[in-house]
Amino acid sequence: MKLAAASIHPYRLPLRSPWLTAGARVAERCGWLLCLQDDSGRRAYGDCAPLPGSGGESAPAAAQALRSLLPPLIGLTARTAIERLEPDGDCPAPVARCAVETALLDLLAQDSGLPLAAYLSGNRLRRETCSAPPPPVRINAACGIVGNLGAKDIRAACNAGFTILKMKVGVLAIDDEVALLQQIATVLPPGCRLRLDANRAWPDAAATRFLQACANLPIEMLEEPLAAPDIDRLQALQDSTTIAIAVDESIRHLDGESLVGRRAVRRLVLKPPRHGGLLPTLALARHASNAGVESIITSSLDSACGITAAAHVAAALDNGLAHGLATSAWLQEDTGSPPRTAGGLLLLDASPGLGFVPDRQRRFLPLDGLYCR
Ligand SMILES: O=C(O)CCC(=O)C1=CC=C[C@@H](O)[C@@H]1C(=O)O
Ligand SMILES: [Mg+2]
Repeated sequence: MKLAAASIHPYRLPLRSPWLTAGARVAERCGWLLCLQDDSGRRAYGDCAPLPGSGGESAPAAAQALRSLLPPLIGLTARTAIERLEPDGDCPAPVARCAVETALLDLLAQDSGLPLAAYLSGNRLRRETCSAPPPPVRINAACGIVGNLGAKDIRAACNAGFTILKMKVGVLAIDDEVALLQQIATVLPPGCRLRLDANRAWPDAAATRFLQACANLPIEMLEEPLAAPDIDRLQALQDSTTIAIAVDESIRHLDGESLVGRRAVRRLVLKPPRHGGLLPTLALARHASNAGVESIITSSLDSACGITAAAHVAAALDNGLAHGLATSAWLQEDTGSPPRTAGGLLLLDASPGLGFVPDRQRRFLPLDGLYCR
């Protein structure tokens, strides 16, 4: 089966309310839905939506990369096309590469009759079990900034089945946020814990002070505490606490080999578009796991297409941790239906490939000049 056509479809999706962090405010997600079609008429999809500050390329650079990546693929098999994509290390446009790789993997998995997670797992899943749905993916609630949360929100998330509640810190003064976290802890049911993300808000001394002040709170992980992280500083902080320290957006500025080799932090937060695709993300997560470092697969506030792709990576990894994939409810509109969630789990179905279907009501028009046949 050869690639017969490629088209990209711009979208603009408003959020229900702005997504706030220590350094950013996101009110809408803009990107392109990529559709590849093979000569049997089979369609496959990928999501391309750069998020400023998240470690990928700018939107114009992503559009330019799609423009140059797609035309040479026409006429190739998906297998040859995926081999021709540049390896992640030399990739100046990881978000665009991720979209193209996702659509090619969607075709390859459809071709083999396997859900994408099973296809990505390779020999780990026996063939006769592959028509089963991928394993459920544990997910954390995406609660927003700590200053906006009341007891009602915490109870609602826990009643919905989430046992890990992720919230943003580093927005207000440290003492105020610690006081809010202490209040939250009083309404948190047993078995539920907090996951915090400071998005590089604090100088080293402030991060240390925050961790000391939170020592008795049920916090399972703190992402990106340091404004100027390097491996020594991260390691010193990790050694000072029982809470798992994680790196997210700073990972591309650090030497990954020594970060993982020295186990400077206990966790990596991996966003497939930043790492150039599903395969490089899975390879990085497996490499880290072999070295004793855990990985959390996380949304970049992606549309349903990107969330579905990241969920297949999390299902293929199957590490039992809660992944950061519960962001779809923040979007007021979407490119299609995101995977079903229930009881703190994300449930992929058994259909072959990615299993993403674009919303029929939304008119996805090909953008002039970015349609090739
Ligand atoms: O991890 C989650 O549960 C939700 C995703 C999330 O927190 C983020 C998505 C995109 C950009 C960031 O603001 C943020 C993060 O830093 O992890
Ligand atoms: Mg983060």
